[in-house]
Amino acid sequence: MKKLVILISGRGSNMEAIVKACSAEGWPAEVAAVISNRPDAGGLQFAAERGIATAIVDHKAYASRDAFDAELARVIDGFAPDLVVLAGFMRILTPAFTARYARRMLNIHPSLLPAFTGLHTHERAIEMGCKVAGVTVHFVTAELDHGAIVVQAAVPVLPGDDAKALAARVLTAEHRIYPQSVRWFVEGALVWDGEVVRHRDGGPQHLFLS
Ligand SMILES: Nc1nc2c(c(=O)[nH]1)N[C@@H](CN(C=O)c1ccc(C(=O)N[C@@H](CCC(=O)O)C(=O)O)cc1)CN2
Ligand SMILES: NCC(=O)N[C@@H]1O[C@H](COP(=O)([O-])[O-])[C@@H](O)[C@H]1O
Repeated sequence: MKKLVILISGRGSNMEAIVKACSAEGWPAEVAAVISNRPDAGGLQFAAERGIATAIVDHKAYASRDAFDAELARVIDGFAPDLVVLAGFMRILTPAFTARYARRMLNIHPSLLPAFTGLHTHERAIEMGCKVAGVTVHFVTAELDHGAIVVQAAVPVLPGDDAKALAARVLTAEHRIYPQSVRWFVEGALVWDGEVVRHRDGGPQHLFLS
């Protein structure tokens, strides 16, 4: 049984989706812990109510990113995960941290990378008049939102959409592709071709959702 540690900063709906997926019969992974950089993260209660270990490493309690990341890594390593899963985790991680979990740390980003790295992706997509938006699951590297792409899902931007409406539509896609991405990893289905990742069977690594 492979072990996951999930990092959150807020409500944790993607963490919830992964926890629920892992509870299904025959799933090859378990969530060993949910860790948040924010003490008020709503997802902590969901995890604790299901008997999942939780921890808080409050970034505001550390004088530097390096100090925060060092403590975060210490807490993570206490659970010896096979995979670290960023799920709405809102801190930029240092190169030393991303190197420590190289090729075993995933993130979900609410845009079709490489478009719209960073924050406020839905607002920016609407401002640009995009007709399609979406979400990307990728490996985490030192360069923000530039790691190898695992899977993407595209959704339409509808007339009259505001950022809230688009975010809700994209979130539905997130909850589909993140558990699938995690399962592919723990099953060893992701193979590297240099810096590019592919599914070993050439399975679909994209979804179009209306
Ligand atoms: N080194 C990396 N760190 C992180 C990555 C990554 O690919 N490489 N992915 C992000 C997730 N993310 C977008 O998907 C993201 C998260 C946070 C930020 C950001 O600007 N954070 C600010 C604080 C914002 C806040 O607290 O609300 C900061 O850290 O100063 C950008 C992108 C996770 N980390
Ligand atoms: N840059 C990272 C980022 O913006 N992540 C986004 O935060 C939301 C978290 O929701 P959740 O806490 O309900 O999973 C999700 O939409 C995720 O894509």
